[in-house]
Amino acid sequence: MQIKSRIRTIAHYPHEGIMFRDITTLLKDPVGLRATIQEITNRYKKLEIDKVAGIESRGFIIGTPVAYELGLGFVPIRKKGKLPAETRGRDYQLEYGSDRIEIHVDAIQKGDRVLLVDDLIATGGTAEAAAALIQEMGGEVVECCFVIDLPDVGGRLRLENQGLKVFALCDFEGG
Ligand SMILES: O=P(O)(O)OC[C@H]1O[C@H](OP(=O)(O)OP(=O)(O)O)[C@H](O)[C@@H]1O
Ligand SMILES: Nc1ncnc2[nH]cnc12
Repeated sequence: MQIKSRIRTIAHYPHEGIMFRDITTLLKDPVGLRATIQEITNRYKKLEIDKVAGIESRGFIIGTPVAYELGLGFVPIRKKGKLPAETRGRDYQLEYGSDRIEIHVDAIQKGDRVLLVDDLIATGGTAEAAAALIQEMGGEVVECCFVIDLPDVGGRLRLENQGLKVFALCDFEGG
């Protein structure tokens, strides 16, 4: 409850019918922020991981301190047109809209064991695209880690059906 109770829900944002799970209330709370990073770090510190990859933008907020605590480097997976060097990209559908994410081609080495981090999984489209990019570059996605799972939207199942492991600190029923 240290974590879930600190997440705020905004109804009908950014569109009618969406229950927006807002982590800013978790992040601004020192107990909540520390618990979030520590719970994730504790889960992965004994696993052999080479890199942490985070998805723009909320995945950067969670992924970077996790990488720091694990003593690892951080790889940003960014929205289109933001990375300066040579990239590889994928289009994907969101719960509301569509987008494209990109990664630097030199960010992942063949055989790298990568922890993929984001704040939330809804449809799983974003994480699926990010995991596919890592795998295309020869990386192994050890697990996809989220603060929030929205199980009714189906993203966890979608990733698991592709053989990916999924972990979330908390979930919210009803999307
Ligand atoms: O499971 P999905 O249906 O793909 O949705 C989850 C994604 O949507 C949100 O990001 P958003 O694209 O809104 O960007 P932001 O982090 O910059 O707000 C969230 O942070 C995840 O990355
Ligand atoms: N319901 C939701 N709340 C917060 N971020 C999201 N990203 C996709 N769906 C979301």
